[in-house]
Amino acid sequence: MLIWKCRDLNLDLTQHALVMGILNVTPDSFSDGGQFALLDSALHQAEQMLAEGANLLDVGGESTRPGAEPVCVEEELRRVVPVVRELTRRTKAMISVDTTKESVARATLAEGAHIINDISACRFEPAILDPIREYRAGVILMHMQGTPQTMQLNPSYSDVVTEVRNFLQERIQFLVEAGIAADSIAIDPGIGFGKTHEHNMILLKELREFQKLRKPLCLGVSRKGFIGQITGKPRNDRVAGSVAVACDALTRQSAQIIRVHDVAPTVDAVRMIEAIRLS
Ligand SMILES: Cn1cnc2c(O)nc(N)nc21
Repeated sequence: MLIWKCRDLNLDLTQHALVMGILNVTPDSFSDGGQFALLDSALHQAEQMLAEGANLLDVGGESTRPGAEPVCVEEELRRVVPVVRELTRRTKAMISVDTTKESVARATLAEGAHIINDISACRFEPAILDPIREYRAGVILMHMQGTPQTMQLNPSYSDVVTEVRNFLQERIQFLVEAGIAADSIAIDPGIGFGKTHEHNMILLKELREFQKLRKPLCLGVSRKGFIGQITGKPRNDRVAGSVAVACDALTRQSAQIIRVHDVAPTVDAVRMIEAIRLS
């Protein structure tokens, strides 16, 4: 059994994956060209992804693409809190918030968010654990070597799979010792976050290794650079490549949360794979 507890939700991920729709409310988000910075366009995009079958949405106010400029907490709050508030008011959507800041986590959980997706695995602001604990929120711990500003300068590992897995194991232990419920924690290898092309490919090939941690695994590969390197396609033409990687991970039952821009094709792929598996 693989249960993920996120506030009042008990999600059984033993046989079913979740499709997480990406909702960037950032002017420089690498794939949306920042058109979702406005509240109404963000809500329109959210409703579109929910209509396409997204199980949850990941709302982010600070771009995490390589070299992105950091965003101050006031600006990040201005961007994400109104979106979470309106989504909670208008929909029954399960909401994840992509942030590393304690005050953004607290404010969005207070508005009804269910999950904190922290690309720093709660290292940048350890106080983020307080609202996560208080609201019994779900939390996604992602591996990143360095910061979005430095991570792609010279990624290096002696054994990338072992080091990423050990890092995630250590972070799980740290959170449990800090009073976070073990079954509210999900993990993520952080594809593209301080990894060369080879590191990304090895992590994907050996993804089953992370099952040893017995936690839901989130995988975010949608439209990322390594897909372009292999297919030769530009960012806005990487749906097939992204879905193929998702299918590979799902078929090996190595990922339970798939974080994507293109919800409809991913939902179809998940449904087909699970229909075959459960037939
Ligand atoms: C915010 N963000 C961008 N890429 C991501 C990934 O691969 N995983 C997670 N958890 N968050 C991501």
